[in-house]
Amino acid sequence: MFYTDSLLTDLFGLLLALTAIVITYYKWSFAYWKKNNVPYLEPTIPFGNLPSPVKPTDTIGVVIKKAYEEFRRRKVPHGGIFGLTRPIYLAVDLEYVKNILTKDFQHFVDRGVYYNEKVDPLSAHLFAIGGQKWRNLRVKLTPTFTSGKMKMMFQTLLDCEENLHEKMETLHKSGQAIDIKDVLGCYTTDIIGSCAFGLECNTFKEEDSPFRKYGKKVFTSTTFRRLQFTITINFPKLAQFLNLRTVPKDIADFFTKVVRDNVAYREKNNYSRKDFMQLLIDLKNNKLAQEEGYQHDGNTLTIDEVAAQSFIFFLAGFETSSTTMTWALYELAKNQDIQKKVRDEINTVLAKHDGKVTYEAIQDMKYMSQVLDETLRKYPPVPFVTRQCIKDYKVPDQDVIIRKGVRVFIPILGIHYDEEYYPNPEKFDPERFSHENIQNRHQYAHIPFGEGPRICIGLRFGIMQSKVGLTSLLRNYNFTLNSKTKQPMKFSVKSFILAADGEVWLNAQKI
Ligand code: HEM
Repeated sequence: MFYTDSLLTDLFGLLLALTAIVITYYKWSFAYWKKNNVPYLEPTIPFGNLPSPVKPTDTIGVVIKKAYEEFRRRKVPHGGIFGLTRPIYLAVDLEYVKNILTKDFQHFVDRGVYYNEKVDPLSAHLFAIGGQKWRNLRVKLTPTFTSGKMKMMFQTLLDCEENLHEKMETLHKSGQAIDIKDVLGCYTTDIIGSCAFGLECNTFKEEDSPFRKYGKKVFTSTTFRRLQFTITINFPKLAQFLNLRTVPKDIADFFTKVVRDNVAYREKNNYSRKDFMQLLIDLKNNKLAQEEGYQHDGNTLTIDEVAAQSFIFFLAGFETSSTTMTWALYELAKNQDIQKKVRDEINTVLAKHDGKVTYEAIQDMKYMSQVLDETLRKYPPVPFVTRQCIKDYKVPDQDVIIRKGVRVFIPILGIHYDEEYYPNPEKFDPERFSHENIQNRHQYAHIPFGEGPRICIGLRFGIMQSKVGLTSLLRNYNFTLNSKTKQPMKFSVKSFILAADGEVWLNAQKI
């Protein structure tokens, strides 16, 4: 049916009407924070306050940091922003951060990450799921990460360290600059491949090892994946309806097969190994609960759940730690005095432990812990964490209710660069993490692993593998910055985590 004599005019009219509807909807949505008495940043159509998924100019972590800084400038304890049309609450005051992550956690149990168990079972892992389901799984998985279990896996870690050592020898002999990000990516892939999947990945020797290939792919954000992410995060119901996946099919098929084959092999041959995979198999067969003597819901893990947890351990476990070590070495290369101090500590501690890298020796390296804390302050691999409000929450001392369904962002990167907590924040200074300085600061001013009941479950493992890697490298080599490294270093807009843009090239001089 035509309204005028011309189809073109009709189409134009229709387009105009649709545009008017969309703009009205945006305007109505953008009034949300004003109506709810929360100071907010002026959003723009179409992406609100978040970067465009098509051509981002900044990483989302930096955009959230800038929003935090603007609210701090306005001296307000919290603020509102928008992702497309959806309101996002930003906690600014550290007491508010503490309330959301810990004290009033029962209102914010979910992370609001999309997953679709039906089409994509691998996506239903600990990081994504929420509610009671998350609580049950967290209780089951917590014993997997105790210091006793870390100690048990230490030898597996040392075995992988040998490959790192060999690779460094070869690279050093070639006399060329070292792409340290790549070397450490292989090192942590080997470790987590071994601990989470029970396999020797050999990424140093096999350049196109599937673990390295898929590991890299999963963290590379293409325009398509950013668009898909925008849809899943903003329209989860539509994403469910469209059966959208979050894990690309080739990656999912590979990891699922690896787990199924591995579990079948171990069960058939009654073979057991000291790794995460074994702990998950024991959970599946209800053995771990009996041994640990703890209570859970009585349900064991299914094989799909075992696969999903192995997958998240792999994802969360390798890139975060390799990036942390890369940034640490980048800073140490620029700050030779600090590098020397870490090396002196390594030598002193190892001398006390018969020259051996043991679990206890690693725990004794206190200054290295400070270096890692300062690295994670300046470069938190996860620059902000999210929560989703699951029941209406009244913000203390404010006439503000955070409604059920609203997403909450905790701006880690912004907090870590706040001059009030860290004067001269660009300066790399491990002394900020001396015992005394930590005592004088708000506990939530340093949260690279998140906080509260949903804090990173792999924290101990991440620190342990980073310390072993740094020990191996720094006791044998002195690192300086190679001129091929871009300066000043920028954050990559193509990575899902806070990584360096381009390679970090270092010169390694044998000690
Ligand atoms: C330097 C290393 C690491 C950093 C900086 C890091 C950071 C984080 C952060 C910020 C979160 C979100 C916490 C929150 O929302 O409050 C998280 C969650 C998580 N991390 Fe890590 N992580 C690291 C290493 C690891 C390792 C090695 C593993 C496993 C082997 C791991 C497994 C997980 C899992 C499963 C979650 C979800 C926990 C839950 O929702 O219950 N992470 N991590």
